[in-house]
Amino acid sequence: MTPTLPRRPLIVDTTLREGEQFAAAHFSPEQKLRLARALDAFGVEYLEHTSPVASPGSERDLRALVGLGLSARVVTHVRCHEDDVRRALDCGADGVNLLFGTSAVLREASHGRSVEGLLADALAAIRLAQNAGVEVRFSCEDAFRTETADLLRVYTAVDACGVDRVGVADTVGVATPREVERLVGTVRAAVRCDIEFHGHNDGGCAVANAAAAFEAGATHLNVTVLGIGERNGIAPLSGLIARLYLSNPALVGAYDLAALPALDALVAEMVGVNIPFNACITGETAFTHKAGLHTNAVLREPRAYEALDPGVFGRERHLLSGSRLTGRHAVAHRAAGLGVHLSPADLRRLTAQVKAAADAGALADAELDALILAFAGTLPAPTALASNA
Ligand SMILES: CC(=O)SCCNC(=O)CCNC(=O)[C@H](O)C(C)(C)COP(=O)(O)OP(=O)(O)OC[C@H]1O[C@@H](n2cnc3c(N)ncnc32)[C@H](O)[C@@H]1OP(=O)(O)O
Ligand SMILES: O=C(O)CCC(=O)C(=O)O
Ligand SMILES: [Zn+2]
Repeated sequence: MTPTLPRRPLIVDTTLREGEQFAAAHFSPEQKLRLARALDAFGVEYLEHTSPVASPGSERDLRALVGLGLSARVVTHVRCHEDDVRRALDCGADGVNLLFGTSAVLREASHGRSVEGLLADALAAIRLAQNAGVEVRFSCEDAFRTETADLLRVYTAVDACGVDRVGVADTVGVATPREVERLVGTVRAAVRCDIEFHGHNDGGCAVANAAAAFEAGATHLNVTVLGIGERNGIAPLSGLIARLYLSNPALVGAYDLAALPALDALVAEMVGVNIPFNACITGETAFTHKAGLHTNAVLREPRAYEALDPGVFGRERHLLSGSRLTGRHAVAHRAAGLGVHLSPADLRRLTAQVKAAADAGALADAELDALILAFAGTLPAPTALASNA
């Protein structure tokens, strides 16, 4: 019997919308298309682009994106404004991601509508898009600071109107995973349509919240490459992939996981930042082991200190053996790579020398190698410089 595949989330990559709201981002038309192709090749199911009403260039770029004919569905993020929806439809997008701020603070500060007022505009925009036959998502911006009764009123009304999906947005990154689980679970029980989750990282919970949303029934999760977005951004693609993979590799089996480092590097270059050192999977040191206790165990069994296999993600493991935190096993391994095989006593002496030298700062691999070879040169043959073959 074929094993049943687990329910898996669909990824809505919004680097070309939320990501463009990152302070340092400004994608040229060529960059947008290059990035879209790379994300499509990676396997994301949706690409969200900025509203075509944002600027003439935004409209031009959306049309070009639609024209690529990618496997990913191209959706555009539009206000509940009939003119905005018409323009999105005219550009040929596969869907519209409609939104309205529903919290008291956004109703007051962003658009000045009551719940009844925003719902009337939302339903008009939804029907307009539905009549054109495109996919329709309606999202409550700032859902976590919205009265639950107001939220349910809006969600049930748009669900009854037949939207494909409702969005639950943690717009200012205030939610905890438990709160996400509770709210998405409540929405799951109230609507028949799919549920999308969009979570900001102000409180450092963006990836955990996206995972919690999925566990509570969300079907679509928003990410951007590197997590770029307004303020400090949203859930990063690599972070979400790491989290889902750890829960069950089959959840992300549809994606070209080994392409993640190149994707992150591409966006980092486009927006002029480095990949954060602590980025899941793609951070420079994500698979580097340093402390002696760690390197000793990793040399025997990488899983001892690795939750993720770097090879799955196009990365390599690296052992930092030249720091003062190193241990005999790491030094012996490095020495063996140079063809130097040492007695236990000599290994202790060499390790002590490495630690003493590294007290002034970790030795680079080349410096460590030089020290090992110099040490070996002091030893009587045949211990030193045995054949490396
Ligand atoms: C949390 C998020 O990230 S939401 C997505 C944010 N994305 C963007 O803002 C896209 C880029 N934005 C833009 O290019 C511009 O803001 C535009 C073209 C959309 C609108 O520009 P302007 O007409 O000059 O208005 P401005 O941005 O100053 O103010 C927002 C307007 O949208 C209205 N508005 C806010 N939210 C919504 C909504 N969900 N649906 C309909 N109208 C809305 C406001 O009421 C206000 O209009 P008003 O002055 O007539 O009351
Ligand atoms: O449309 C959405 O669901 C999200 C909009 C947004 O960027 C946000 O609320 O932070
Ligand atoms: Zn956002």
